[in-house]
Amino acid sequence: MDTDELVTAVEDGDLRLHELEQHADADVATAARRRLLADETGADLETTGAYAFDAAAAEPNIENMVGAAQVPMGVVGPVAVDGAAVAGEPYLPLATTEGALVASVNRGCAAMRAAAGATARVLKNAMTRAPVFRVEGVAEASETAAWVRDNADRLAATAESTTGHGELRDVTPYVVGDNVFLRFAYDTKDAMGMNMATIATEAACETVESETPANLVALSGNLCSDKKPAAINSVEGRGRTVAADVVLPREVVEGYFGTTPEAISEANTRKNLVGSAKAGSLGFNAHAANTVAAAFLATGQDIAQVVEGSNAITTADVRDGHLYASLTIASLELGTVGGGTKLPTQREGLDVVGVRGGGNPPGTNADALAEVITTAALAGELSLLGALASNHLASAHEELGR
Ligand SMILES: CC(C)(COP(=O)([O-])OP(=O)([O-])OC[C@H]1O[C@@H](n2cnc3c(N)ncnc32)[C@H](O)[C@@H]1OP(=O)([O-])[O-])[C@@H](O)C(=O)NCCC(=O)NCCSC(=O)C[C@@](C)(O)CC(=O)[O-]
Ligand SMILES: NC(=O)C1=CN([C@@H]2O[C@H](COP(=O)(O)OP(=O)(O)OC[C@H]3O[C@@H](n4cnc5c(N)ncnc54)[C@H](OP(=O)(O)O)[C@@H]3O)[C@@H](O)[C@H]2O)C=CC1
Repeated sequence: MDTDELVTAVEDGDLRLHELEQHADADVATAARRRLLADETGADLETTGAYAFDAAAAEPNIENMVGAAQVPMGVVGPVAVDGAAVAGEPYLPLATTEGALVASVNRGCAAMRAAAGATARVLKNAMTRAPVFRVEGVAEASETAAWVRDNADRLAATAESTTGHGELRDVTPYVVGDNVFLRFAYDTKDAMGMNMATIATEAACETVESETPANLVALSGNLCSDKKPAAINSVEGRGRTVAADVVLPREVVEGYFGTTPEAISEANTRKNLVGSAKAGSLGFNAHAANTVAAAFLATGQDIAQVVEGSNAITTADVRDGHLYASLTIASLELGTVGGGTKLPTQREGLDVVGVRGGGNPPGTNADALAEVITTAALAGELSLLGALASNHLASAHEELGR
């Protein structure tokens, strides 16, 4: 069917809006849906329809497609980082609508280059899924938890039978009355791993149900915890736990930020540590989520997981007159295969960093991306702290952000 025929079929009630791809190719279906939506709402969707990839490429990623939301993309770098996985000094694309953000992260990167560069390491790699089971009471809960602890190898064999890449690293039981939660943690290599972990955990749950009194209620019991602020992710980590640090000589701090190591350290303590504690925040940082969100958009990550990407602590101390600063992100959930990383624009973003697809060995591309994003987020922390310490935040946003 062509666009006109599809539109008529929907208007006559012969087709539902989400059924168009069954009768036309994806671009034609998208155009027909866009016209129907424009007629219904009066919205002009011309720009929404001006996307530069085949709609078929996005079929695994979107339903009821009407076009694409185009977000401006900038670039920061080179990011000077000595990582365990990253090669060279890559650029990092950032997609955002917040004026001054790219300039700010770029300033931090320039300061790092003027120093000896930053260092970054992935400390832990564990994507989690935590199903909840019903039991009769605490006796059965205890029995189930003990069985799980004694049979971790068997659960790993079952879970890993569903994937060629994932490895079950840990299963931790948590009991609340007649509820048993099992927090499965996987090394998902270069995949962010939520589909992989969910499929593997479903298989393991069948074994738990057949060998214990527990009955599965929900494959995700929120102790995972995905896409919600949660202390467990801040403490135990989820996805990749990554740390980056840098020493900026006094003259670099003064030259790039117009302030001193002492002033940045004081701003960090009073704002990021004391202020966050008073606010009851899980994030003891200034704006790590800014860099994480912009990098996630540019490289095809699941943007809702920026929630976990904000679980980060910034430190800043004066050492021998120079500034030592670090950023540790507890739960950075990302991949270089699967999900949105397959989309054409996002693949180009991964190419800029040099980490598209599976790494050799598997997991190293996602490790490298995690090291680069965390280092860039530290650069953003330093730049914003510098702007606050020198009282330049408002003027910067007046100049670049309005
Ligand atoms: C805006 C700047 C960078 C100016 O800072 P400046 O020192 O006047 O800039 P400059 O012209 O002297 O250049 C210094 C470096 O900045 C970069 N730079 C400079 N301009 C550009 C540009 N146009 N495009 C790309 N890069 C730029 C560039 O790297 C350059 O070095 P070079 O490479 O030339 O050697 C500075 O004032 C700044 O960083 N301010 C802070 C702004 C900021 O961090 N905003 C973050 C968002 S705030 C928010 O969303 C969260 C918040 C604040 O609510 C969280 C909280 O509660 O704290
Ligand atoms: N299901 C859920 O509950 C949730 C799903 N999501 C969505 O899940 C998607 C991400 O899930 P994810 O599992 O990462 O992606 P995919 O479902 O796209 O699966 C990725 C697959 O790629 C294969 N693969 C090939 N090379 C590699 C490699 N080097 N390293 C790792 N895997 C490799 C693996 O197959 P194999 O396993 O066969 O080896 C892996 O399972 C996103 O779209 C996200 O939005 C988000 C949150 C929750």
